[in-house]
Amino acid sequence: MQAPRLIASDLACRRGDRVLFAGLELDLRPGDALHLAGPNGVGKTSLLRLLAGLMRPFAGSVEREGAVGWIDEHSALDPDLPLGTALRFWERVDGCTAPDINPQLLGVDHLLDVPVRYLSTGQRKRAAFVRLLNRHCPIWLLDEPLNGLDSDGAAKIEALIALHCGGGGLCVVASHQPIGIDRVTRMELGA
Ligand SMILES: Nc1ncnc2c1ncn2[C@@H]1O[C@H](COP(=O)(O)OP(=O)(O)OP(=O)(O)O)[C@@H](O)[C@H]1O
Repeated sequence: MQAPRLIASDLACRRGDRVLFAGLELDLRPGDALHLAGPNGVGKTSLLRLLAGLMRPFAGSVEREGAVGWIDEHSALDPDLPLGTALRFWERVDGCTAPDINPQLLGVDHLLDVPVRYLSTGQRKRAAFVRLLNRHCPIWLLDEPLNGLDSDGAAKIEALIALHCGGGGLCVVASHQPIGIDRVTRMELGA
């Protein structure tokens, strides 16, 4: 895996006529896990989008080394396809020549023949992680990754984040829930 780096310098975000934050500094390296916390509307998702390069900063800059894997409430899996086919579609688009993540790891192996539209919220979230893992991106940007998951699912995702960072990846997680892993730094937006 390419050694990732994510640097935000004097970063400001404006949405509509409101500046959500300004002067934000980050310097994330391999192994770093950052938990973004803060009240609704403070700008956690906006910051993730800035870090991913999906939005332009109002001021300041973002430097990124390494490909980004993104998880939010949209799984991007075709609702009309059986899960296995939907996952294979993304393997081709993502250029996964040898996908090595067994859906069993996320507990969705028994659902491969089920159309994505029939999956529950938590099952979709688990399936989205199968795709994320197969991409082997060094930078994970996760927006509320534990939403909709039962305690087993949440524990699995926390373990995967810890493994990812332990293996030299980096991860930024926006979440209202605590992230139960060692060595996570918490940043409270709007504090
Ligand atoms: N396209 C947009 N145009 C104008 N304002 C926007 C736009 N998108 C988001 N906002 C506003 O930006 C603010 C921050 O939104 P954001 O989704 O980043 O917050 P958040 O901290 O992730 O919130 P939550 O905890 O509810 O998920 C909100 O007030 C939201 O209404």
